[in-house]
Amino acid sequence: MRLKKITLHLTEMELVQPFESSLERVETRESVIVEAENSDGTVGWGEGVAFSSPWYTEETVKTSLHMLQDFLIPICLHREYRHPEEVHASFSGIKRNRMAKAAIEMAVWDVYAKQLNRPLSSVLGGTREAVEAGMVIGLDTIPSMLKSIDHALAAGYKRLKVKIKPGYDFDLIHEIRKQYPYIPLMADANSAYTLEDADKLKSLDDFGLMMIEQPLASDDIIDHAVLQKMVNTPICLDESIESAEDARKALDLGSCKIINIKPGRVGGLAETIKIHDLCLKRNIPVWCGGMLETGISRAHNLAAASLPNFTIPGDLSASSRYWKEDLISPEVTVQNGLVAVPSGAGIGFEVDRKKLGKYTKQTFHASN
Ligand SMILES: O=C(O)CCC(=O)c1ccccc1C(=O)O
Ligand SMILES: [Mg+2]
Repeated sequence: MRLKKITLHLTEMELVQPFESSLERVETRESVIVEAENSDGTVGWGEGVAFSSPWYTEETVKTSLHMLQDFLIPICLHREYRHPEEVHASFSGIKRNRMAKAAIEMAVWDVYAKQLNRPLSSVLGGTREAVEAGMVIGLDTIPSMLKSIDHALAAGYKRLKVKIKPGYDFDLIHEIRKQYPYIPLMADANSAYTLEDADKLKSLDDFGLMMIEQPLASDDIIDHAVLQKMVNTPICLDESIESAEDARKALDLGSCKIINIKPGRVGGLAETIKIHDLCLKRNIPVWCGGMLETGISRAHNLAAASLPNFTIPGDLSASSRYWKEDLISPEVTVQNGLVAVPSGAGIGFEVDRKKLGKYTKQTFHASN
């Protein structure tokens, strides 16, 4: 592969309803959509999942654009890649900025799979034809959150995740469990607690949660190891795991029993496979997280989630969960609690150029 032209589309889309976590309330979502055209005319798509401000990780939409325009795209445009696994390695001179790196790496995977005329899922080593859908319920009043859970269950979702934060934890889960004693349920704290809250987190053990996601600091694996020894509920790490090396260290320390892999967070699909393979070897289940993304990143997540060790339903919901209209055609839908893994070449969805144009605020071109 030799990329001859890369276009960045900066989009802005309003969520169908605001989404609140312990850290931030998101109402509109800016995204960096990467369109990579290969010398043979094949076009691949990727998406940068950094947010407009650095509340989840340090990257932002603007830092992603800067990294892509000034560092990453010039590297890609002057290279011949035999395989997409070479892309992440070609960025080795550039520290971190994994969301920016993933955006372009994923576009190269899409080009590669399209050249082979194979679905991206099978190129990655995926074995599933459909993946189980999970819904995330943002922070709101307890009655509103219960109502959202009703709707999600009626729509067939197989697993529910609720956001929690200090003061919005025990009572919330208690109320949910009163109505739904057995639904597969988990809680995501987005790093809102410290070890001083260990008793509070321990009190959640009674509710039979599948896991508690990222209870402690976003860059921590030490305190999480201490906490995991104190609580029975499995800890799942999200923010703390940015690479296969991070995962290895966390597993060696006993910081978690489950890992949430977001291809966008870990630098792309090659690193996703590495973390997946490591966890498979260590008997650690993984699942695919979401980033309030458009269908382009969702399509990549879907391909990743078709790998064998993605055994827990992820944050994979229908396009309509967050968007009035998505950028891809067809949109992602949930049927009987499942999302079908597409069988077309590459990401298996068409990018709808009319919709992409409608939501694009700015476009940047680079070519050699
Ligand atoms: O449904 C989704 O797309 C994921 C929702 C979610 O939990 C989330 C959304 C934005 C940023 C971080 C997270 C998270 O998993 O922590
Ligand atoms: Mg999370």
